[in-house]
Amino acid sequence: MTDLFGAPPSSPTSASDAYDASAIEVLEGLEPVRRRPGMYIGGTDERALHHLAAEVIDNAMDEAVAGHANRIEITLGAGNRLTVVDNGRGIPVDPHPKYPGKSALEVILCTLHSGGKFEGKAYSTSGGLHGVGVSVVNALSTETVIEVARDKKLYRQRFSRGLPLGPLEEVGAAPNRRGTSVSFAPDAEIFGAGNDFIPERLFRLARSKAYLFAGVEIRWRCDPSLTSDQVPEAATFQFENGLGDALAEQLGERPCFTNVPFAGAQDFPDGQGRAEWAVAWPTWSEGFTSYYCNTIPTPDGGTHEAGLRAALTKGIRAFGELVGNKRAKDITADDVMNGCECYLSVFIRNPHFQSQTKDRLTSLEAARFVEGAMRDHVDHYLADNMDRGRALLGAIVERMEERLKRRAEREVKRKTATSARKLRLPGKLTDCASDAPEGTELFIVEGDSAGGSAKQARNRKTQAILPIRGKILNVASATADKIRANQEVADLQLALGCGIRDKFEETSLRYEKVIIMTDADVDGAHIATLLMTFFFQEMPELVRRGHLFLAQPPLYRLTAGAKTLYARDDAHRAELEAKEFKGKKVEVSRFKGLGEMNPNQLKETTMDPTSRSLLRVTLPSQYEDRQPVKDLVERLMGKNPEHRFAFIQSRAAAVSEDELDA
Ligand SMILES: Nc1ncnc2c1ncn2[C@@H]1O[C@H](COP(=O)(O)OP(=O)(O)OP(=O)(O)O)[C@@H](O)[C@H]1O
Repeated sequence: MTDLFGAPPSSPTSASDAYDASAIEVLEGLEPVRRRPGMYIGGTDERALHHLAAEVIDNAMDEAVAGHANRIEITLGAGNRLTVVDNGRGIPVDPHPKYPGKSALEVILCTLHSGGKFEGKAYSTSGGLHGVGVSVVNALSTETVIEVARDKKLYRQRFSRGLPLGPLEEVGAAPNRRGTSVSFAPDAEIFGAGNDFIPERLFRLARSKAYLFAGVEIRWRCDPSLTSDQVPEAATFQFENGLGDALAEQLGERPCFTNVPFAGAQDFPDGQGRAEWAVAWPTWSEGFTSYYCNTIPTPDGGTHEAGLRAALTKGIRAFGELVGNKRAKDITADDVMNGCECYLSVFIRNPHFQSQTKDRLTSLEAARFVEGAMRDHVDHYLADNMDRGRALLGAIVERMEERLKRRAEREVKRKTATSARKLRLPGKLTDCASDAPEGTELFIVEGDSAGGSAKQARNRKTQAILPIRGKILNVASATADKIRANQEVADLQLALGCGIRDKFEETSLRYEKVIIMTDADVDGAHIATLLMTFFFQEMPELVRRGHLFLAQPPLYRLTAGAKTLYARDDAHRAELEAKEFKGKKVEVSRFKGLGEMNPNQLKETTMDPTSRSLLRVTLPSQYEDRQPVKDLVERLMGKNPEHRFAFIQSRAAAVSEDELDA
């Protein structure tokens, strides 16, 4: 009888290959957070680090929104330590009925999924819902100190990397105080040395919380060594008009199509929550939207955003009908929202988000609630003052007409694309045959020899090749004149067809994907960096809308017998040798460059969409998050070499000798 499962492909060669119960791990307590932080805070980068701050501040805000606190103090101290103090009820300190010998505080800090926000009894519309936030902060900090003032007593407990350093202690009297203080120092083992809190970012976060809830005063304190032009040592925020104040500050002196912004607030029926909004249409704007749910920023929008878009669009169309404007019925939500600047904040029970980082709201009812709450207000806003309504309608109809005109032009262009293209394209470009941009790709390759291989390896219908010579200009440290005069930069712009900076038009982009394909070595990485700097500075929208990619060519070919595999780098090579070839003798060849690969290899490993892998280059989508990226590009690529030198010095310890040799 044959064995149903077949013979094993090869027998285990060492004890470490044994796959039995001993190979199955169960992570206890907060260990999973330390082993896989990405699952809880979306990574270990700068953004993830700041997420820790948000978790703790959000807990204090939840106390305020629930009506138990009206003051929050946020202190950024030396040594990368953040302390958040509120005057709320204080984290409960009594013994937890389910965990004998442990206080509720210790359970909250050391157990995932413990909290008071599941049932909606202690909090109604809270930002917290999973009961993991502060325990994750605790797990990922070298030291966490919690102080609670409750029932006229002060309690304290210290933790390190998720474990208590001692029991909860009563440390004194607190006759005139109540609330919670959470002080923590993120663990550099997890987040990397030098990945410190950015004072500007926390300062902006602190201020935004005050806008979001008029009933709270936020106090900011900062160690003198961390202050700057934008970050004072101390500040206090309280905004009576909430989002209206945020919008007014953002608009500054800029004129708008209507002199009074559209701001308001409305409760949802049956105590289901509430929406607050502030919207304006400046005569010049890049557009700005900021959406929140239970004071948590949701940079990717979601259902509350859909409700606002629907209310505004339907309201404006209805006003158009009222004043007899026949064009108004064709207005789309994008016509209304492009160029508008808006804040929307909703408070709802039991919100659903896409993930623990809460970037997008997915609660279906939010769309209906928000649209219902705003719709009457939109109608009144437009009809109470007909001049105002007409001014806004006029501006939106104009935008709509521009959109329709562009679409008509594009249709004409596409019909004549082949003839028109030939005239305007750079000589070095080997274009693809497809007329429409959908599904097409431009490979930017380094040097003519790689260009030659790529031309043979490509799919002629959808893949175009633009070889560039050597290192392109570093646009971050060049003058505008020098950029204009540079041939490689000019060729790139011509091939893409979409214009630069504020002339950028996504609809004119001639390819769906723009793929940087350079050698898998230091020079290749340098060229890729220069190109990414170019896109970041001259066409940030191309990056933000997800069109820019990095190809992943292999560095090694590994062969044993009939089996051939490709490795990206040394670590990948070691992994393949151990796992796939299991100690067999492997013949290794190192590709010196893409030009060395034969076209079939290049196709299979790097260009063919069915077998390759690509990395998408991304940029933060939210307004507040752009500055750190700009700062980093400036530091690494900008005019001032001292910044680069300081950066290299600060990271020198992280570089291995192998890398220095390369
Ligand atoms: N500043 C505070 N004041 C009072 N109670 C607090 C405070 N911070 C935390 N808590 C209590 O600790 C619980 C756990 O907090 P944690 O941050 O772990 O999760 P959460 O806020 O419930 O949910 P999420 O994981 O979605 O943030 C909260 O539900 C609340 O009961």
